[in-house]
Order: sequence, then structure tokens, then C-alpha cells
Amino acid sequence: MTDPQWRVVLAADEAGYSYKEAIKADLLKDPRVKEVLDVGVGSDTDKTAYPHVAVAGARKIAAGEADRGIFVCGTGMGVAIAANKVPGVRASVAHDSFSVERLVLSNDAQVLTLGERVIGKELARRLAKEFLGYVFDPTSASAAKVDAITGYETLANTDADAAASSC
Ligand SMILES: O=C[C@H](O)[C@H](O)COP(=O)(O)O
Repeated sequence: MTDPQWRVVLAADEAGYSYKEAIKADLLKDPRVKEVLDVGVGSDTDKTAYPHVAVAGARKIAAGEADRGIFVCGTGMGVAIAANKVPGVRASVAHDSFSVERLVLSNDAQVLTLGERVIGKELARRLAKEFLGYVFDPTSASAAKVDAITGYETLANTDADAAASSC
């Protein structure tokens, strides 16, 4: 068995809480996982809106405190959109095995998002497990495309800085 490699951050709103907890229980038994960070919510009655937990989780990755994230909301879409606002973070919903594979191998995404109101719990658990089985190859043909995403991000940030300083 290889040494545990993944520090995984989990996030969910109230609509995704149940799946987050199921995935957390799986990760805590997964020999590939060395640390699980949970940025909330802490109960299915916590009304914290999905952008706040998604950005908190994405910031853990941007800060180098976590390698991967698995974020859950009703659809998986809101947490993905919010997580992608954090520079350096690539997140997407993926509800089938092929998409999960390509999310890592094509897009070098650090964050998988899932929709508790869209797919069944057993599929969500399986996809979370599969997500940790892929590692991006920086020598692959996909690397230049991911670099292009990052290039646009840098440009956008520069524009944002310029706009902010002009008003
Ligand atoms: O994308 C948003 C999520 O599905 C969230 O859990 C529910 O958001 P809503 O209450 O705005 O539909």
C-alpha cells in the first residue's frame, strides 16, 4: 500500500449536508486519504448559503492546505460556480464516471462538485472515490489548455485590479 496522499476539503450547504457526511465517513476509512477538512455546514439545519462554504473550501486549496475538494449542494452547480471565483481553483459538477475522469485528466480540477437533489447517494459516494484515483499529468497534451485557463484568470485579475484602482 502506498502512503496516504490526499488532504481533502469537504463543503456543503444544507441541501448537500447528508451526502457530505456520507462521503466524509468514506474518506476517513480510505487509505489514500491522510486528512479530511470539513468547512461546513455542520448540520442540515444550518442555513449558510452555498457560496460561503464553497469559497471557504476553495480557499483551503488555494492556500495549499488541501489538495482536493468535494463540495455538495442541491445541484452541484452553485458550489462549482462559487468555488471557481477563487483564483487557481478549478471546480465542476460531474455526475458520471467519464466526466470525473476527464475533470482531472483534462482539466486538472481540484474540486469535484455533486448535487444531492440530482444523483443517488451510492453514485455520489462512488464518484467521490473515483475522483481520488486520478492524477493530472502535467506532460500531457491537456496541460497547455489548462495553462490557457490560468492565463485568462491572470488577465481577468489584472483587469479587476486596474478597474478597482481607477475608481
Ligand atoms: O446551486 C445551488 C444549490 O443547488 C443550492 O443547494 C440550492 O439553491 P437554491 O435554494 O437557490 O435553489
